[in-house]
Amino acid sequence: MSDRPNHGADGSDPGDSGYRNARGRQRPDARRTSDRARSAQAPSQRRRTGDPTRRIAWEVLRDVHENGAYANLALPKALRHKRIDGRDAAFASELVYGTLRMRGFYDKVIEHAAGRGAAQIDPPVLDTIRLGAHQLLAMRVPSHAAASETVALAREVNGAGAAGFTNAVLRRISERTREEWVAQVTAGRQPLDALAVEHSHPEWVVRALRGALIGSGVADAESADSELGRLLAADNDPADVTLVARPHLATVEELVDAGAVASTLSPFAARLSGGDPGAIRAVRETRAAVQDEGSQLLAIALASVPVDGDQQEWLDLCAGPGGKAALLACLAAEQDSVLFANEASEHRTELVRRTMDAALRSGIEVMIGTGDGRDLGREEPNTYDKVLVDAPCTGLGALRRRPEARWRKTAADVPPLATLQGELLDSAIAATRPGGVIGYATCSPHTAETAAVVADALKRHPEVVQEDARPYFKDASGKQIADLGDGPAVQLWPHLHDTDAMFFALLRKTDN
Ligand SMILES: C[S@@+](CC[C@H](N)C(=O)[O-])C[C@H]1O[C@@H](n2cnc3c(N)ncnc32)[C@H](O)[C@@H]1O
Repeated sequence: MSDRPNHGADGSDPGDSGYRNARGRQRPDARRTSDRARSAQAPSQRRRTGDPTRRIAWEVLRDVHENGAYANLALPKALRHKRIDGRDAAFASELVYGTLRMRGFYDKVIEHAAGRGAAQIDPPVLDTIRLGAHQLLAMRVPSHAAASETVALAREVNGAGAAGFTNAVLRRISERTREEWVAQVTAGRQPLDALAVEHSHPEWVVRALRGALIGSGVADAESADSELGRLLAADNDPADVTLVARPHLATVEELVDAGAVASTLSPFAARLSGGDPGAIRAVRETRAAVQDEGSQLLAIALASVPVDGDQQEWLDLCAGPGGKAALLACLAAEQDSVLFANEASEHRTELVRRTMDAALRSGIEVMIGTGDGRDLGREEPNTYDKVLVDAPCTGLGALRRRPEARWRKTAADVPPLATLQGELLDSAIAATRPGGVIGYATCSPHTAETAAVVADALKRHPEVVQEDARPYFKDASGKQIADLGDGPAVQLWPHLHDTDAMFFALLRKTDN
């Protein structure tokens, strides 16, 4: 007998309906209609107390919205604390991550259904209704279960009055399909605003992404909106967990034996479609790690750029928490070279040390230090053969992995970051010896953080030339990766490469 909480409404076995991942948005309409009818006819069968899994999801949403918690840290902690795993944990993850991603769209639906602005709804109640909206519009939870379980949750966490309001709003939401709601809440909007609402992104982000698609050369003015639609949809598609087998410390085969599938993109990558990466021995021992393939590809690219001279010194200027530094250190060792991993924050330097544990134990030479990267060029001029500037950025390229991130950044964050990025790049150029190369990277495709930072640096530094980075981006079979843009920089995209939208520019310092 299972002691799992029942995610259905009426004590029946929820079967597939309560648990399956939300990607099945095309739930048959006939079933929805009968669910609705049952819900309307049998209110007395509703649960009086909330299901513990939904309650955890609600508590995590509150933590994210009230305290600025990160869902990908808060949820696993809450699940561990309540000893929830397996299908229940998957259900809670879908609820939390899906609701956070689609919050912008759901708020428009809720405003319509409630007849008042989302800002006028008490935030704890709004979070409850958002969870209900996600179950109704994106998960394969029967409508009656979605509504009555959410109302039971509202009764428990928000009180009886709020439960009545929640019931009324969810009932109205359940009267339309997702597609009908999209048509309703986008009607009369300008095209970009409509895309922003439908795909639940802030409008400034949608504009920035459109500019980046055109700027990188993968779209023109005519194709931009359809390309943008695909990109925004990819941001809402939960990404597989990608692992890196750090060269000489682990192998892809070892990860495959542990249940992952070898990737065709990065030669060191394997993908996990479910389960806890921390359960894999190589990951626990830091011989392997969770790392997006875009990050892997750019570290591999920088390592493979030819630079004259043996026993080189490489620098990772902004290394914390150390994912790219660990890969670079292993690849540097192959070339009889050493890496210095620098990081501004003490705490993140400690994370770099932990990330490097297996590399250091295996005898790979790495130096790790704490300092402001902007000072390093002055302190160690003309020193390094290769320098990576993986600059602090808005992270707009990793929205699919950070469900709440899109709601946290604002357009006002961009200019100060661009200034810092330029200063770090200046310092990296100063720290590079003539003949050496600099890789400038961001996990944002925003052109103010990417091409504009590089263009400004090229104006300030006549001693630097930009080289075509594309030839260094090869897949696991050694073939040139497609759709890298017009060059000379590389822009990766979730909807084209199934990576985060990483940017990489390659600069070489000349003797001038
Ligand atoms: C995008 S993250 C780097 C990610 C890292 N390369 C990895 O792959 O794990 C940017 C890092 O730059 C650090 N940082 C911010 N300002 C810095 C500065 N002035 N000098 C050096 N590092 C800085 C941040 O603390 C953060 O750890």
